[in-house]
Amino acid sequence: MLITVRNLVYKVDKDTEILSGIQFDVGRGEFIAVIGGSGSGKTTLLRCITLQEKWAAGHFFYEGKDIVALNAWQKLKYKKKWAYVEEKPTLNPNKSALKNVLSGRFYDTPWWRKLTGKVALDEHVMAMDYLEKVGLMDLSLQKTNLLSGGETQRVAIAKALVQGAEIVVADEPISGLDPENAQKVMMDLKQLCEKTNVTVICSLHGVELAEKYATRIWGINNGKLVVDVKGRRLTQAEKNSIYD
Ligand SMILES: Nc1ncnc2c1ncn2[C@@H]1O[C@H](COP(=O)(O)OP(=O)(O)OP(=O)(O)O)[C@@H](O)[C@H]1O
Repeated sequence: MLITVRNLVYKVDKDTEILSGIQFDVGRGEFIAVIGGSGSGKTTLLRCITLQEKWAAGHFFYEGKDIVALNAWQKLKYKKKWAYVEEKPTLNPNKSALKNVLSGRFYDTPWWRKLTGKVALDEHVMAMDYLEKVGLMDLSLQKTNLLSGGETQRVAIAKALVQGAEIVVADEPISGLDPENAQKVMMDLKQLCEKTNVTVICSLHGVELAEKYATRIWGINNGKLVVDVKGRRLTQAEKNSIYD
């Protein structure tokens, strides 16, 4: 199993529990959609999974190793394995899509290349490869301030992948996009799972796109994982338990 989470609890203060008793096992190549009403805890869950928030309790095993207990330095090694794509990704607006994607390699680039700005051929090829996977090869030299919201999302996803992430966690990647761009982003994420075996966990507001693209759906209500189904649509009772 790639990730195992047991009894995740997150609190903002000692009396206010935002997430409680969350447990799941996730394998490689799964495409998980996290759905729930406003304020149900979706963003908080994604931030906890990417270790951006301090857990009040719980265990997080990555390939069998409990990583919540590790110190910050030790956690760094694991944090590189996943990438967090924000709702409104921040890219460098004056640089091309390609340069933005390449910046995902920052931690693996030797200092002399950072200083000279020289890019290794294999990194260049890899970045182009990921831009192609998200359907943006033709826009690789376009400055990112000229890209649409959907294209910006897709550059951010390519950047996450070039960093070598094994898990891409995306917070509402299609909010604010028109339906056509929303479908494109969802299709890109689905293809990444199928072709590269990357695991995707992404939050969405509605059920329809989750059912159309994801291989698994998590429903969150009031900080609890109330639904966890694989490979099928939700029943009305399950929808009611998420959006009551
Ligand atoms: N730092 C904080 N202090 C107090 N309350 C918080 C804090 N962070 C989150 N919350 C509360 O936790 C709950 C879950 O918030 P979260 O942002 O995870 O929900 P969400 O499902 O992502 O909502 P939305 O769909 O509206 O973005 C909300 O009630 C929110 O007000």
